[in-house]
Amino acid sequence: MNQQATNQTNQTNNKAIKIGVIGAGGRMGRMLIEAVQDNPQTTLSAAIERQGSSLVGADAGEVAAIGHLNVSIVDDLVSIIDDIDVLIDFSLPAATEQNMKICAQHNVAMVIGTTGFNEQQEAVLAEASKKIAIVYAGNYSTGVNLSLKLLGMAAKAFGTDADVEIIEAHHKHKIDAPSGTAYMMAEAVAAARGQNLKDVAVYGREGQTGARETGTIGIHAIRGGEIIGDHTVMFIADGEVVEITHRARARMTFAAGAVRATTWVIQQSAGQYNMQDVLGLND
Ligand SMILES: NC(=O)C1=CN([C@@H]2O[C@H](COP(=O)(O)OP(=O)(O)OC[C@H]3O[C@@H](n4cnc5c(N)ncnc54)[C@H](OP(=O)(O)O)[C@@H]3O)[C@@H](O)[C@H]2O)C=CC1
Ligand SMILES: O=C(O)C1=N[C@H](C(=O)O)C[C@H](O)C1
Repeated sequence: MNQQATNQTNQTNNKAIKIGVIGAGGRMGRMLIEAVQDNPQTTLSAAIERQGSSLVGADAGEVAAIGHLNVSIVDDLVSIIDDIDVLIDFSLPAATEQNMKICAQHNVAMVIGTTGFNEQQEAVLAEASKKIAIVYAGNYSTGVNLSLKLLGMAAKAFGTDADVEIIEAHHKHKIDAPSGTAYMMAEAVAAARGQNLKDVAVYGREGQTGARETGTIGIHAIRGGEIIGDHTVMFIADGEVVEITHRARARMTFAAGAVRATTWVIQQSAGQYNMQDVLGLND
């Protein structure tokens, strides 16, 4: 290997990017810790849980079942903020809201996977993005982000000749509905048809609904068992139906995508980005 190639390999394999993981004991937090350690460019420098969590003081690697990492879980982001380059946050909207403010103050980039933001939390995201680079996505899998492009194509081709219905299914522990992914899919269809999602979304149906209005987008949420995350978008036209389906088979898919996003976001200037930007699907 020549010197230039050696330098390049060292640059990308030296685990130089220091990562903090919020919600370290959660379903995604544990996966993220493993994914950070698996990525040749990143290393876990801090792990944070909520105040009062029984996991505070425990070793993050042991909590994630990947062996001792010598990183104790703490309950205060500010206490470790100077030790990290990027914060990954898959927790709760109210927690992420505070974390965005702290990261903006301390100039630390973020990768956010938390779903279920309200309008105020979206405003905090927009404000923080003026100071730091943030990747914010309701889904970090390559397949879902590719599907968003396919949905835009289908929506453009059919226009409002096809009725669009979105069905998502998740585990019984999920606390927000519809999923962030279902919203992104609905947004992709609405944008391709020149619509504002707020004007055309119909969430579930019950009672004397009247006939279906042309151009609306139906969105339906199923909850049960341990389903990791399934999404189907139906384009129901006269004489034919197209269905675009994505099924997540492992949470590691989301975690590895989020860690990939950390290696990208660290090179960006302040702004709000999504996983399609990371994957180069918007180029
Ligand atoms: N964008 C994507 O690709 C994906 C996004 N998600 C989203 O990620 C989020 C988390 O999902 P999941 O891991 O299943 O949920 P969990 O409930 O398993 O994990 C959330 C974790 O955050 C912790 N937490 C709560 N408040 C704070 C706080 N103030 N500071 C630090 N940690 C805190 C919780 O602690 P405790 O339990 O003790 O309260 C818990 O450990 C959800 O919004 C989900 O929709 C999930 C998968 C993929
Ligand atoms: O809560 C989950 O589990 C998931 N949440 C994300 C969402 O709301 O779309 C992504 C994935 O489907 C799993």
